[in-house]
Amino acid sequence: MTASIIDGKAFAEKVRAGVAADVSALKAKHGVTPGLAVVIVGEDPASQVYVKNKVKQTADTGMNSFHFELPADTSEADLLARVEALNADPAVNGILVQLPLPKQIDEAKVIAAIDPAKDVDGFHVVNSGLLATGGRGLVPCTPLGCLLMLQDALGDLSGLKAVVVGRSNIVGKPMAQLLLDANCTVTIAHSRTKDLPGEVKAADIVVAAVGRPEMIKGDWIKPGATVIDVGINRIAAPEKGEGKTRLVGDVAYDEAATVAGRITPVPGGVGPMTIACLLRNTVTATCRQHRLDPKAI
Ligand SMILES: Nc1nc2c(c(=O)[nH]1)N[C@@H](CN(C=O)c1ccc(C(=O)N[C@@H](CCC(=O)O)C(=O)O)cc1)CN2
Ligand SMILES: [Mg+2]
Repeated sequence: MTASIIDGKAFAEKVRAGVAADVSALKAKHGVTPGLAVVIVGEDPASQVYVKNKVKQTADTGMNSFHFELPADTSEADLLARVEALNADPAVNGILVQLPLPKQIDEAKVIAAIDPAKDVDGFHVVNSGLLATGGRGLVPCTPLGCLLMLQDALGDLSGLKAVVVGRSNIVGKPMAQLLLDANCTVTIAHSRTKDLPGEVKAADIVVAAVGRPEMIKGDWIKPGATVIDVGINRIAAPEKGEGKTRLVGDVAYDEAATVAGRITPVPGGVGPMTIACLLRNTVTATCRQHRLDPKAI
């Protein structure tokens, strides 16, 4: 079997086109322009690329894009003051603080300071609590992107067995919750799971979010399963020349693609959907702040 490729780049383009149409309707019918503020602290090169893409795509969909670049030695108090100012600014409907933050800053404190109604990352405990209890909050972008790709590829997910490998607060746990809400039978596996290959082998849907390069092997995958690879790992690529690197996921792609029914590539799978869902969440947050139904703009 050769798996068909789930093209996250093409799907993200469709999501962004939908966002742009909603933004245009919000402006024309309601005089509302959504605004997203993105804050980056320090100069981590990967974070700078992600933030640049977020800022550009926000503007490209017709929203107001506010970009704050703070020095690496910014104090926690200064960052919290910036967040408070954005919470109070009516032109800002969504706030995102790029992670990771420098060591002197407590990420949990910063996330807790964001107004949950503007928390377009969906990381605030109010939003994770709402997700866990079936309420209407803002959902973390990476798991939301994975769910949209799964529903697009498979339709109704009811009754399917899903394994989520990884238990982080920002991917693994919310992903498991979304799959449960979609009526899957869900297992959360992790580094201490006794028979990880066996757990993966039982699943119709595998979501890999462990952060370990190519850890999930092809012979762990059930034939025909759908594999969503959240991992983005840069590894040495001596075959490309000295000092060169390449990106790989958490799944051994070449092996898995001979067994799976469908698979996301790295790059070009989950990553682009993360940013598209951030834009979607910003429209959702804006609508709710203006008491508009996002489904009927
Ligand atoms: N506040 C947040 N911080 C972080 C998040 C987040 O959702 N909110 N997620 C990641 C980083 N991230 C977005 O911020 C992100 C990572 C990767 C991609 C992406 O499109 N990756 C490309 C490959 C990029 C490359 O060549 O290096 C792909 O997979 O095709 C988008 C967004 C951590 N921080
Ligand atoms: Mg820190």
